[in-house]
Amino acid sequence: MCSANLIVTNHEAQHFPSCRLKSVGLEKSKSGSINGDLIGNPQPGEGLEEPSERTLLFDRVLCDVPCSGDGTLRKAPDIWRKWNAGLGNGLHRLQVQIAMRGLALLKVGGRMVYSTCSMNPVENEAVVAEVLRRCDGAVELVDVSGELPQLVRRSGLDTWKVRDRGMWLASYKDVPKYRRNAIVPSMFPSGETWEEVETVSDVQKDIDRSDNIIETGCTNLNEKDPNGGNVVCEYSLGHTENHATTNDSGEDMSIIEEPDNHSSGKDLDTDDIEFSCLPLEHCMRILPHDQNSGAFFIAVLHKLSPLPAVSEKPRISGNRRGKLPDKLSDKTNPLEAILIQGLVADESLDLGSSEKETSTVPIDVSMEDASNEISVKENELEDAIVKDDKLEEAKACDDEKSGLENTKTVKGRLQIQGKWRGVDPVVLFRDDTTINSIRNFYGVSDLFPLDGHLVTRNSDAHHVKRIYYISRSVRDVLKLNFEVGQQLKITSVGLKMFERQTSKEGSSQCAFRISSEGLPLLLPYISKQILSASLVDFEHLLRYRTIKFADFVDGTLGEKASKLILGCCVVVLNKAGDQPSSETIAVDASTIAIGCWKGKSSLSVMVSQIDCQEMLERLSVRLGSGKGSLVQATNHGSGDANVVDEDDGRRDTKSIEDSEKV
Ligand SMILES: C[S@@+](CC[C@H](N)C(=O)[O-])C[C@H]1O[C@@H](n2cnc3c(N)ncnc32)[C@H](O)[C@@H]1O
Repeated sequence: MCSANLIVTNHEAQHFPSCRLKSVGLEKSKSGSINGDLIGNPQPGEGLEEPSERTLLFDRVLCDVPCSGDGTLRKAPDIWRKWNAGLGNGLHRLQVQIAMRGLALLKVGGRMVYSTCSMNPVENEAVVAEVLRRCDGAVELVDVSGELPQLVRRSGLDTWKVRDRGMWLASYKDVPKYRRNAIVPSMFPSGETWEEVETVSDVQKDIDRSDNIIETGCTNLNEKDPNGGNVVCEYSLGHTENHATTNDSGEDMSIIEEPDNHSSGKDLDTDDIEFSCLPLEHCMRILPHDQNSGAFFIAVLHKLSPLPAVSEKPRISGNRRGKLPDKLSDKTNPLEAILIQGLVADESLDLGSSEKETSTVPIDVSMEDASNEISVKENELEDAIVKDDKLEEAKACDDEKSGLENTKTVKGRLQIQGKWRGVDPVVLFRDDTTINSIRNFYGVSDLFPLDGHLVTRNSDAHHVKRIYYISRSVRDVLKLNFEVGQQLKITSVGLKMFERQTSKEGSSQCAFRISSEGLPLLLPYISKQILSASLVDFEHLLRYRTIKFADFVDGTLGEKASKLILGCCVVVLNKAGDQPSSETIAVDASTIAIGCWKGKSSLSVMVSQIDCQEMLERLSVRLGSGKGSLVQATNHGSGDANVVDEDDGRRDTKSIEDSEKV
């Protein structure tokens, strides 16, 4: 993307880290380096010392979730063979988790798009509905029917059935007991399950009171009354007519299919067609035959307020949503329980600002502790993996100057830079000597901030090959990430700006050349090592790649080139086309420029041959096809390179001999 304002991470989306930092009574606003726009939570008032929280929150989130992909059938015919109903059912829970995580990380007022390339309502409307239920009014489904009017779309569904093992299931109550791990209530339009008014322990307490116990939402219709009496179950759909009574032998379960029927693949005979009462019509369904496309499902969600703390608790079959259990069910996977508690705690802390305003939202301390626990557990695992090879690195990284380079003690643990296995560390580049040499060599204006804006992916400052430029926002996120113990696993960050370069002709005063990716950003701010070439000379450079100073059509250009310092330089296409180069070089967004190497007697482009050809073609389009001189670059494959790219040893320019062909 060639953007300095981009961080690429690699996480399971449902576990995307919070990067939450609580500092108590330390920070003043001027030291709060996190950009409030990006981080969301407000900084303390000027001059006041008070507790502060910083959390990485987002203005926009796109959850383009893993899905069964039936919407891509046209371009992926394989799916015809591989598809089965279980694919979507198996992804439903993960999709809900990812969407909930996205919403937890979204700022209040922000928008999140949930999308799939499937038409399966279990992966689409059912997920959106479940998210809306869990968010309990904190999130709304946006009506975007007025936007992009040319996009042909259909409304979301409000009713559907769930397919499982050859059966169509209209309601969760139709789900056989043995399938209730796989088929969950949220897959159905109502999202409802059996409503449990009284737990089994409550039932036991009540044993003396009655032989017949009313229980709504019971999880197991075959569950016997421990007292030997009857248990009356009532569905939570408000269908009070749907009563089933069990006795000791489990008889009278008229609505429960016989096992034979389950295996026979017959549809259940039920009139309980469910409808969602949520405004799911605001979802968009893009159908292939409407506008000759793939199929897509898109829902736009708007976060109105912090999520309720209970919104991400695990659904325990039979428990109605919205109730926070005293402790998680024994049946719940312990790790999953911790993870989910962590999510809840994240959102609780997100409430910090609202809490000040309204004083109504409690922060669940125990949940917060659970969140810490997960961090420790996950990191312990990580540490066990990387302990040996990273311990030395940790010792070496004790640089007092940098908030990014330091090892950090977070929650009593040593957090190690670059702890993610297989992922290079992100290190702030603070080698003043090198930075100053770059600034002086290219005449980089003070307006272009280098200090604190350069990072490398190598903790050994003496062997840095590439230097990346990062925006202020990215820097702020990186700082926060280091302060929270590098929770973000960063695979790519910033814009490659400088690359180490040597030449057979001798070393340059500056060891780093400007990379092609970084040139457009830096160009307006450099005043040295820059030349302006006429169209014909620029074209010759692209075509022949190395030109002797004396061979430039514009003699002034050759003369100026010869006076440059040995090393990297930039050649800008003269705005006036074929006019001779002027003293001042005007640069704007439309300026075309290439990085070159000024050798002893020639100028060589430091752009690959493919890129040169691409640029020639673009130039011919931009300048009009009448410019017949813009011809395809020829392949001058022989001869020694006079410039060696240290990064990968690739030859970056053509030989001096090539220039003789000009
Ligand atoms: C629909 S695709 C996204 C396509 C992407 N938006 C694009 O335009 O190329 C879903 C992606 O999610 C990835 N994925 C699967 N499980 C995931 C998880 N738990 N967390 C994050 N990504 C996941 C899949 O590998 C897949 O690449």
